[in-house]
Amino acid sequence: MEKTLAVNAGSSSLKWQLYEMPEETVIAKGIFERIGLSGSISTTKFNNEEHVRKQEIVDHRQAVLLLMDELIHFQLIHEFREITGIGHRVVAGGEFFKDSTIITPEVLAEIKNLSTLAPLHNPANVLGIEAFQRLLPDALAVAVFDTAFHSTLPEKAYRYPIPTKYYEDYSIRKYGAHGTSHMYVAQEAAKVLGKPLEELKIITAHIGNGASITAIEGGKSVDTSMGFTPLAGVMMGTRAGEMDASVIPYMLESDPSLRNAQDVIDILNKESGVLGVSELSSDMRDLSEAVAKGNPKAILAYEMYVDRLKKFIAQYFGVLNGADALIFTAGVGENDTAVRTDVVNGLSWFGMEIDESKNVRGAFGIISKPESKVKVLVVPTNEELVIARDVEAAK
Ligand SMILES: Nc1ncnc2c1ncn2[C@@H]1O[C@H](COP(=O)(O)OP(=O)(O)O)[C@@H](O)[C@H]1O
Ligand SMILES: CC(=O)OP(=O)(O)O
Ligand SMILES: [Mg+2]
Repeated sequence: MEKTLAVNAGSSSLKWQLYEMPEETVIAKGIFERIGLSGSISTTKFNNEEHVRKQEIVDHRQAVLLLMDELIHFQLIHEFREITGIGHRVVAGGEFFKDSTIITPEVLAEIKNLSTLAPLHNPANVLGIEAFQRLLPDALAVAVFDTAFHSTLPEKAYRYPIPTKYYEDYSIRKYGAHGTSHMYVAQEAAKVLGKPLEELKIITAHIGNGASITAIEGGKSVDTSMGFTPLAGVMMGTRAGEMDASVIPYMLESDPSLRNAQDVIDILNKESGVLGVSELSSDMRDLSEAVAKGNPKAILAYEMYVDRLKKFIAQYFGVLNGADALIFTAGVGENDTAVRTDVVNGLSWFGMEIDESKNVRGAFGIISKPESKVKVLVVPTNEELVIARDVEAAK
């Protein structure tokens, strides 16, 4: 029996799913959260059982060791070599990787090189890849890039209006992210809508801790809100999203605690967004609780969050000159019914309205009113399945 492990190493988490391939049967799945922070926690699910363990996890390498221990302990595998394929999510592939690729020493070196394009993600992806190379040296290892799906962006969308040499000599351009997710939910939505993806114009809203909006025409990404790095676009859990670039040198000049540009970028990546404005939490569950209690900073953070989502979605109605469907996915998109209502009903002019009887947690499929010109859908994402399929395709 061929087993494939799909690994999604985030900045502070590691999500995984173990599959029997090519059947695509999920044997087990889990997540390590708060890696390198206090209160690390691991959750493993199989056969309708859920095992939660609290233990300190200092880095991704330790998470990988614990994961392999768990697979043996729960008898999900009997020896490591049962895992013949392993797929790794890698956020930034730059202009170098336009498709998934087998990981060779050269590929790994290039992924390390591309860390400036995803400073919160690529270093964690590399730690995951290296840890598994030590434990599963004979398994086929494949890198699946967030940026690959966006390699179809037209130049007018991916170029920044800055002097050409910065693109030609330094590769400064929009790369986007969350591509496997945008692609997967668009494909699934086409099935629900009963139309070929090639005939549809779709706006996908992947809103999790990181968040991005994509305009998809005929199954191809034509614009997306993340940029050179995953800092751009909408407001996120801890990331600022779009703002005037002049703020960066001005912050540096005015706040003596900031030493260099990297310090400023760290603030924009890790201490901004919902966390920065609410001064409370980056997590929408905490934010909603505080909003319900009338906390003014939380209310402002929520209003800004919805406002930025609306603006980017509206932009993409413009890019596509109208759309057939808007899709919500990822942690917030799949679970937060209030965000969905406020975004969609705040864009009712575009021809869509929420059907509140369908807008429930765990919803799947169409949640707009039947008369809505633009269909609104919730489609749970499954980046791990796309990763496992790409490992299978590389065999
Ligand atoms: N029930 C829920 N209601 C509202 N938001 C939720 C819920 N569950 C998860 N979230 C949000 O989803 C986020 C995580 O989304 P996820 O897609 O897993 O992100 P990432 O892959 O970036 O870690 C959390 O930070 C939280 O804001
Ligand atoms: C690219 C990115 O932002 O990923 P995540 O949402 O997993 O942090
Ligand atoms: Mg994610």
